[in-house]
Amino acid sequence: MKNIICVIGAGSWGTALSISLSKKGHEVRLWMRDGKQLEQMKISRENVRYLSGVILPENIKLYGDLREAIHGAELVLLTVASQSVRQVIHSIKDAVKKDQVIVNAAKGLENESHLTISQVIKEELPNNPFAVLSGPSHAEEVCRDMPTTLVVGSTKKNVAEFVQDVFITPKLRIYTNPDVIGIELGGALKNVIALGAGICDGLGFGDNAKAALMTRGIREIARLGSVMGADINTFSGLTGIGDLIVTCTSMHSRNRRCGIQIGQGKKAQEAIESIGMVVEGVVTTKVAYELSQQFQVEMPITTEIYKILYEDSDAREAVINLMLRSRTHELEEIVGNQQIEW
Ligand SMILES: NC(=O)c1ccc[n+]([C@@H]2O[C@H](COP(=O)([O-])OP(=O)(O)OC[C@H]3O[C@@H](n4cnc5c(N)ncnc54)[C@H](O)[C@@H]3O)[C@@H](O)[C@H]2O)c1
Ligand SMILES: O=P(O)(O)OC[C@H](O)CO
Repeated sequence: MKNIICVIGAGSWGTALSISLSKKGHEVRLWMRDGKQLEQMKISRENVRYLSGVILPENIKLYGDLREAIHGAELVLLTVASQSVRQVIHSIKDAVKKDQVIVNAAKGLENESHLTISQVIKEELPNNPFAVLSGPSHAEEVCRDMPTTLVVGSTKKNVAEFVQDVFITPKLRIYTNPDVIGIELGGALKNVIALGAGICDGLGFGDNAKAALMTRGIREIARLGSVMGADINTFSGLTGIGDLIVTCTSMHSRNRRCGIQIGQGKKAQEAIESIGMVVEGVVTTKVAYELSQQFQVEMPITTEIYKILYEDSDAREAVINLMLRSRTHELEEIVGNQQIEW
């Protein structure tokens, strides 16, 4: 099956997925807003700023005109930073046909509204088939054909299976899951914990601290997720613990690298700017913190990272605060858990 795919956003992820899709034989139209980047990429066939060292296959066509790029595409893949999704979609909503499948691959939550990206898209394009694509996946590895797994989430089985068919290759294995909100929350909230993992590394802590952070981190993600309607099982899957592991342990992760600099003593803003690519966890921390207040869910790690990023709290003090919380049973705060009998 060969399709016409429009990829919106030529950052690292849009470029890596375009390469994978084009190797499968799809006609890929890669759109970018930056005219200079477009000219440079047309000449060099390389995305020097976001994914250097990888040559784009011939069947990736580069576009600067978004309306032209989406015209006739069967699948429209969103790979811009999550805070830009609404603006980009809004600007072309009159040109999108209602049978075009919209797939979001950004991992974040909208700042002011606290909406997930599927909810944003539902507001802008309520009649289009929709799916989310997420999972443990660094662009730097996907574009080099290193084995990777992803999950496509859609409330409609036929849509999920269509998207699975479009993306699956022997190097990129795609699973399906109907739990859209669980997939989105796992993908967005792991970035908060990855910032924390980086901070731990920057402070010079060891593997014990990171294991604790990841394990307690997925717990608080699941706690918020279950209150927001997610299937708790999703958090032990690829888009939950899987993505948490890859992001907290890899030097490819922008969130972790940003955290390392903060742990080493840089101001948050300076660390964010030095990365030069989107660090989704920063806004997500704020939204997650506000959601935890709204739903009255305890999220101690998120709260401490929020204080570091937005209230200039000291990272070492944050660790002390976490270690000195009032003692508790490991399992008792999971929502829906049976009362523990001793
Ligand atoms: N890089 C990865 O390995 C990876 C993997 C999985 C998911 N993601 C997710 O994909 C999303 C994009 O990440 P990335 O790594 O490609 O980021 P990036 O910083 O490499 O690129 C972001 C892209 O978004 C574009 N963009 C931002 N605002 C825009 C706007 N208003 N209009 C048009 N274009 C705009 C930028 O020009 C750039 O091309 C993020 O949500 C990220 O979490 C990234
Ligand atoms: O580089 P990061 O931290 O945005 O993480 C990239 C992907 O989300 C990992 O799955």
